[in-house]
Amino acid sequence: MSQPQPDPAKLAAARAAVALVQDGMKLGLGTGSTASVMVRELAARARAEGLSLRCAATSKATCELAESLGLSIESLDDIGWLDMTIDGADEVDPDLHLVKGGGGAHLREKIVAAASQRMVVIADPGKVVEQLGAFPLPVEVVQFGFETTRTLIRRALADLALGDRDVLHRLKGSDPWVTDEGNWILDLHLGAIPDPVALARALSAIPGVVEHGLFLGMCHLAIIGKPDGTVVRLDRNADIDADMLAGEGD
Ligand SMILES: O=C(CO)[C@H](O)[C@H](O)COP(=O)(O)O
Repeated sequence: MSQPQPDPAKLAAARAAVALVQDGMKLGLGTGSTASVMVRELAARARAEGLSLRCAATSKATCELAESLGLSIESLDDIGWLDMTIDGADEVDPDLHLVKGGGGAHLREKIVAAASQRMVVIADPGKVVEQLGAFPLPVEVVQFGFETTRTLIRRALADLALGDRDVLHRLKGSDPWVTDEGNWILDLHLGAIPDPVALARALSAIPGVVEHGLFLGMCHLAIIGKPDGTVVRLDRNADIDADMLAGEGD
């Protein structure tokens, strides 16, 4: 069955990231719609050029897609240290801090990114923000003591003057949304995250929290695709063009 044409901005970002791949590389493959476009582009390039690649996937969905396209997926521990991970993001700020986990894969995504020499993020202009937090922050939590963990998260938010925000259990239909690791997700509707470092520290200190979707200091390069097929590369602390900010560049 033929695939629908990918969004041109996502395609541009994906192609630019795949152009960074070299023969023999060990790669981490992200999750989400932008990462899926990248996996398709990568598979096509690997096939056309006979590239020898070793890949680890950040989700079961990405693993299935990559294998269906002929890419060989191995466990992260079998591959070891990766040269580069290419992944999407829900928000990218000027310091290249990220919110991730809209697709619920941020736990594996963070482990894979941490095992990579470089994390390259690919996104469309709608993901570029001045301040993180408009996108609900995903927090993966264990099922045991779920309400206790939610209460502890609410207390931590109040301590950071982020009280009275919705902390919503992510559902699939009427059932809890279950991650690849068998955990549940709370989405924190914060509106703005003035101090991502303090929030990350507070969330990580809560016992039932497995991992939150703040990726701080992990992304080395963000490639923002534009609808006209061009890309903008953002290094840390680069000035973000006003046109790139969320909502204006779509
Ligand atoms: O973090 C992620 C999944 O956990 C994705 O990278 C993020 O949600 C972006 O997805 P998309 O490219 O579909 O907008």
